Amino acid sequence: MECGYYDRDLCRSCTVIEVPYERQLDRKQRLVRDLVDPHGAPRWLEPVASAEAGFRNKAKMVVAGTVGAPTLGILDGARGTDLRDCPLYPEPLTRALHALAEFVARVRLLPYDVARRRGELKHLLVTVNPEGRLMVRFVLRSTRQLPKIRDSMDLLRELVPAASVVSVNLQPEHKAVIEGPEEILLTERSELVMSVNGIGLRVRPRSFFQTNTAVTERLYAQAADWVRAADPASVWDLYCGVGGFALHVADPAREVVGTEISEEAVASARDTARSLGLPDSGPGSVRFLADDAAATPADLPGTPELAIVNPPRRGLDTSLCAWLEGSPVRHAVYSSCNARTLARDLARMPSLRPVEARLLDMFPHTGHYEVAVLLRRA
Ligand SMILES: C[S@@+](CC[C@H](N)C(=O)[O-])C[C@H]1O[C@@H](n2cnc3c(N)ncnc32)[C@H](O)[C@@H]1O
Repeated sequence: MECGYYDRDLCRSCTVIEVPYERQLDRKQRLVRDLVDPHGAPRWLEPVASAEAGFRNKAKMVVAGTVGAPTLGILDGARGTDLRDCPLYPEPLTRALHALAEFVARVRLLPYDVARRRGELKHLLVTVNPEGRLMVRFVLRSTRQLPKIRDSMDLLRELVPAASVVSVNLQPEHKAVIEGPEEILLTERSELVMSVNGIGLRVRPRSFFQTNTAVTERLYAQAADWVRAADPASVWDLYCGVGGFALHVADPAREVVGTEISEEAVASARDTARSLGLPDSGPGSVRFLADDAAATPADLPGTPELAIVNPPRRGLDTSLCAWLEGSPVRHAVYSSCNARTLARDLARMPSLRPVEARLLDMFPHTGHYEVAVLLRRA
């Protein structure tokens, strides 16, 4: 794919952009197969390819530059490089980034200067849904410039009419973590609805959501196919986020429980379940709990017939692997963004054998990917 920023050496985030896309996919497929096959040689389904451009639903822009002339993009040393026209973003997101830069300039928000540790506006985090509606988050160092944003909400609505949810996140620390724990909502709406296979997943500002909506649809559909074929009466979705997997496997004859560490993600998942009219107990129910995945087996009564796990890059806790290995769980769906920790966890659960697997390319032009594996008790 062509990228002017890469060609001018302004951005190197897409580390394999010069490799033709087919070859990128082959390489990822080979990498995940080499790591997973020693644990059971599953049948590999055709990899799910992504669009090569316009696939990212989220922009995490560092704000730099000066009052009246901000840059939105990355830092080159202490200087900002503007990447508003990054080809990975869909058109509504690009349009919003231009309008937001104008807003920042007109309201005279003070970009944060990393070298001098001065200034206020650190990041702009923008998420777009398939209908082009937006969640816009300003990450500020303190509340000092919050009134400026609050008082300019009419201008923001005029410049970015697609903004449904607007908030300010406070990150007082001078550190690499983009956002802080405090979020201040500036709109009545607190959730962006991400429609995935017709299910309107509610997403609040601080909840995780997969980066590539089109490939996420295929991921949830794949998991739903595997669950349908296994036909379990009970399912746990561990690390459930805003409930994408759990809500895709809801069935009148099944009880589904999702657990997740983030209270905010759990609140979003509950809102979606409510909006779909799903009960929270008994057959047909989908229930969500805030819990540490490693503690869930002790915190919930009974054992599910099927478990879905979708952990962060670090993989599953040793104790969760040990529990899954010794439990009567008959099937598991393991969705991973890191085949190395996936392989480590498979080695810890030798009774759960990979039977089918699929690479899903959420992150073209980088070494990242998602891989989903169906496990069956041997
Ligand atoms: C890769 S994301 C997957 C989210 C969700 N399954 C989805 O499809 O969007 C991993 C999730 O695990 C959550 N998480 C991190 N540590 C956790 C823990 N110890 N217990 C439960 N959830 C955790 C994160 O908040 C995040 O939502």
